[in-house]
Amino acid sequence: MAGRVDLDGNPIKPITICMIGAGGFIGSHLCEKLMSETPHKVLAVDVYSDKIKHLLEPATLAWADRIQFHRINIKNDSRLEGLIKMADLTINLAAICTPADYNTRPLDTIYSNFIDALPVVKYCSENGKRLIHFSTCEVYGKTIGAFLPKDSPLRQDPAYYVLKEDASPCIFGPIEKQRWSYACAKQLIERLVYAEGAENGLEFTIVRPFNWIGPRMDFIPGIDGPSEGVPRVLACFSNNLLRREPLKLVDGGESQRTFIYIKDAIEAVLLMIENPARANGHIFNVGNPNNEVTVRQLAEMMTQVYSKVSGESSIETPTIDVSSKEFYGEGYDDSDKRIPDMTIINKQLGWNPKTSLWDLLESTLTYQHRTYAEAVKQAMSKTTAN
Ligand SMILES: NC(=O)c1ccc[n+]([C@@H]2O[C@H](COP(=O)([O-])OP(=O)(O)OC[C@H]3O[C@@H](n4cnc5c(N)ncnc54)[C@H](O)[C@@H]3O)[C@@H](O)[C@H]2O)c1
Ligand SMILES: O=c1ccn([C@@H]2O[C@H](COP(=O)(O)OP(=O)(O)O[C@H]3OC[C@](O)(CO)[C@H]3O)[C@@H](O)[C@H]2O)c(=O)[nH]1
Repeated sequence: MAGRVDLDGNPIKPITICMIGAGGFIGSHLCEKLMSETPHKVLAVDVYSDKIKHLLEPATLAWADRIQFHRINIKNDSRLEGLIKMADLTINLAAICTPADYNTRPLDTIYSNFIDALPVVKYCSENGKRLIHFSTCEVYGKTIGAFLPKDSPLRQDPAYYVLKEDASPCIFGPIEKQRWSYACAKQLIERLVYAEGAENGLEFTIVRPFNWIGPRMDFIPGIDGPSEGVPRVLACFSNNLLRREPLKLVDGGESQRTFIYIKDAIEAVLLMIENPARANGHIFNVGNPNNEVTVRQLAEMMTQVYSKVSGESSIETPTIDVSSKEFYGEGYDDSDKRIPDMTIINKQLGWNPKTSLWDLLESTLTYQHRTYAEAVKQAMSKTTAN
């Protein structure tokens, strides 16, 4: 750890980071990275700590004096401002961010992504503290190309679908499509953070993650989460594979996504943390434009990879189609395609993603199989016995 320098060759001084939402998927990987590779301290704020338990116990761990867990719900806890004041930098990851909630719990979604983030921005601004705020690629909504006729040659032109931080519009569906409650709340908090920077000098960085995936993402329904819960696609498909049931393709699985390995994305966040002069005032897409697939292709690839890592043959009917209304309920809508433009992050931080989709699925599904296969088998045999 000694002799670490930033991108401009300056020595990196140890800092204290107030990380809100540290117990979630991204937070757990960021805490791991900060503990194992840097001298920084983390004040980890969350309502849950299961995903960072291995970093908090036992007290003999090498970094024990550099991480503290604070079980705090930021909706209603006066300790938050004190923690932000104690830190040099605040990273806000806290959010409801599973699509199944956006149309079924729109009020909770809007409160979580906008109202609950307001005090965090205010405390950082008033106390002269730097903020890295986690937004989403969903703020782009649908692509311009989605509105062109299906056979238009313009659909092949990147100008109509590549998403650029400083140029692309944010295109959401009508209000009755409550899917967009999340994207809209995230967009408004981005605008507020940006305005605090412009009017009050807040030092900020906004991160727009493009489908980061890997171990510890969400939950497996009925095992470490509610039986009726609907997590994001990686966990939905993992659950189907573990149970040897068909993977459900919503509305034909035609939507396209670019998936990035969590460990590649965390490298980008560390560069932002340690290079404030290059990161402040910027909005960064963080994704892997080379890993684009349709959801159907993702399902096919996950089926092949799972077969390889588990040693189990795939089932006869590996996928089934399901309507979005049946799967998510009324008010669901979807982003058609998400390819991040990488110009800004490349220029400012010299960062590029490395891991192919096949490789990231291989390591992630190895983890899923090792972590859950036995528990799923036991849960299924109990259900059959009853
Ligand atoms: N994972 C991705 O690909 C992705 C994509 C786009 C945006 N994001 C954004 O990144 C951030 C982190 O996402 P994630 O995938 O790690 O999600 P996650 O759900 O795993 O983590 C969020 C964490 O915030 C905590 N939290 C929520 N409300 C809280 C509150 N009121 N008080 C204290 N803690 C609270 C949750 O308990 C959870 O541990 C979110 O803001 C999300 O919108 C993630
Ligand atoms: O069983 C399933 C589950 C999902 N789908 C479809 O897969 C696409 C991706 O779904 P998911 O990863 O759950 O979420 P989104 O990419 O739509 O949205 C996320 O993007 C970033 C973030 O902000 C936070 O992670 C969140 O909003 C989608 O088309 C589903 O319909 C499926 O076919 N089968």
